[in-house]
Amino acid sequence: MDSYLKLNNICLQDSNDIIKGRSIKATALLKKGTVVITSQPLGTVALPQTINEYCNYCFRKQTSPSLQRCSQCKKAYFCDMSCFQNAWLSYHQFICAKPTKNREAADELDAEMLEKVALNVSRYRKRSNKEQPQPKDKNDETVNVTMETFFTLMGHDDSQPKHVKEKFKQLASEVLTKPFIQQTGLASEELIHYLNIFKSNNFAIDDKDMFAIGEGTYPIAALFNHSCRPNAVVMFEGAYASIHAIEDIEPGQEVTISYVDSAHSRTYRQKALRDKYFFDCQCVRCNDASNDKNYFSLIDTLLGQEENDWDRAQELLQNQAKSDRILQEVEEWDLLRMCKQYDRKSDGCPDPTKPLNIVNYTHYFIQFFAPYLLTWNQPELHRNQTMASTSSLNDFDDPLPSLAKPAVQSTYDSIMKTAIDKMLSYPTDSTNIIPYRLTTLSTCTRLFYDEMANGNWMNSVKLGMYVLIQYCLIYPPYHPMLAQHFLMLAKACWNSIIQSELLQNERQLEKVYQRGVRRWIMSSKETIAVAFGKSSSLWRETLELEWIFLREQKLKE
Ligand SMILES: C[S@@+](CC[C@H](N)C(=O)[O-])C[C@H]1O[C@@H](n2cnc3c(N)ncnc32)[C@H](O)[C@@H]1O
Repeated sequence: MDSYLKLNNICLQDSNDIIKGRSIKATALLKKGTVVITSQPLGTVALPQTINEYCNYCFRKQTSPSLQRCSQCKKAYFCDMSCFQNAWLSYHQFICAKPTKNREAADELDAEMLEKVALNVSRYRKRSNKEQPQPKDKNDETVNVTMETFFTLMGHDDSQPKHVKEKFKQLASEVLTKPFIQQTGLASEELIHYLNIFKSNNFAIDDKDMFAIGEGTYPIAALFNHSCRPNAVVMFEGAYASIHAIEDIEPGQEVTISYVDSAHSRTYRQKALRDKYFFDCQCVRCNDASNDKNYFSLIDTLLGQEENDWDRAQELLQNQAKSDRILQEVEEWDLLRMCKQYDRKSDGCPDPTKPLNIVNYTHYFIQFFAPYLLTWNQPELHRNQTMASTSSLNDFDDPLPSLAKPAVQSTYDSIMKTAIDKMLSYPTDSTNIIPYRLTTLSTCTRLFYDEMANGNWMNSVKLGMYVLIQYCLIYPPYHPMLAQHFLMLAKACWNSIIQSELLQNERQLEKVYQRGVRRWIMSSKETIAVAFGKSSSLWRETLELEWIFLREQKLKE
């Protein structure tokens, strides 16, 4: 394992903390966008809700021709004969059966994962007396590397609550009734230990839209520790995982990923991390601001702690009255007038004596965040839009940060700090909807998707701009959630142009949307290249959108 990590410019260091265990550190500069390491699955299971949309073996989405269902179990779907045969040889011949009656869905997944991993452990042990080849290059994760890494993972076996211990014991004994598991020679204690490992090491497998479609045991990816402000992310291409750096990571610096969505309150995140991973998070966002420079901890001051459980946010989502109030605000939102008021060259600033509403909040703070946040270290991208290229969008049509109003500092830290201080300087009024709270974000995110689904593109652009500010606060600048949101905003703006043409709206408004498409395509290119990589389908989708947009613009000239 050490030699494989070394080939990837990282190493494993003991933290001398029994709970924390080991940490992955960079041994060379890992520039943002670098694939730090790839990780092979030792076992994967498909989620029941998407079982007929993604291949059970390679986890790719098949649209045409549709997936083929296993005629025996009628439960698993495969791309084609090749995926079916691979799955059959690897695991499906053993587990091709109906689900066990009276078992909860989560337990069913744990049992299936346990059976697959047990099969792989047994195969590995049978041949491990033969010489194991050493990794030859950075992508050569040998079976030896995967298996030996798996055996070192932490299970926190003794810390599990009693009901979990009992459940795992029961699951292991049920799995042990199957002859093919008995043949592995694995004892009940070992199977229970694997179940414990799954709990604090497994990953949700996401599709390209970041929706969970499965779960997987990825021993190499499981070596990375958590931070609520991570410098790397886990990305999936089918069933394969890879860790992408989303910031430049200096030699000696720890490489971290986030185990929970950063768009949860601090209380929620800390509880989830304690319950599932048994540690108290001490990251920059969770530590109280002991010095002025740590603005990260202020993010949670803005988001609010009242939502200590996501379920409460869900409840608020159901709150129709709040939803209706926001939608009314969105309907009355005059995008053109607000764009003029908050033009980058005039110093639009909401009245400092009044609480912020969603509209003012969005127009004022979008100037801080987009696109400066992404390009603060690339001033060349801020040239004026005088020589538009016909093959790609090259420039943001914004003044240099130093010329912009409000004055946007040219470092990422000062942009963030200035914006957060400014947000906190406005008075709050309990009768008003506080724009920066998580509850408002939850409602607006849902409305954003609803308005897109209903084809109300102009409303979705406004809501999407608001959501963008919240994402800029919550996620690091090259996070996949931001990357994907930029692309959605570009599409929403484009559809608004078409809609405004149909409605024969003002030409000026069309220009606002055109500028939006340009800006969001550029921002999505910047972020998708880093977060998803240039071989991803999302990158191809963005290039295609850019190409069509430029062609349409030319035709209109
Ligand atoms: C997926 S493993 C990460 C690798 C682990 N450090 C190891 O040595 O195998 C998850 C476990 O690592 C530890 N861990 C991860 N991130 C941590 C953090 N930020 N602070 C303390 N412990 C952490 C916890 O024990 C957690 O259950």
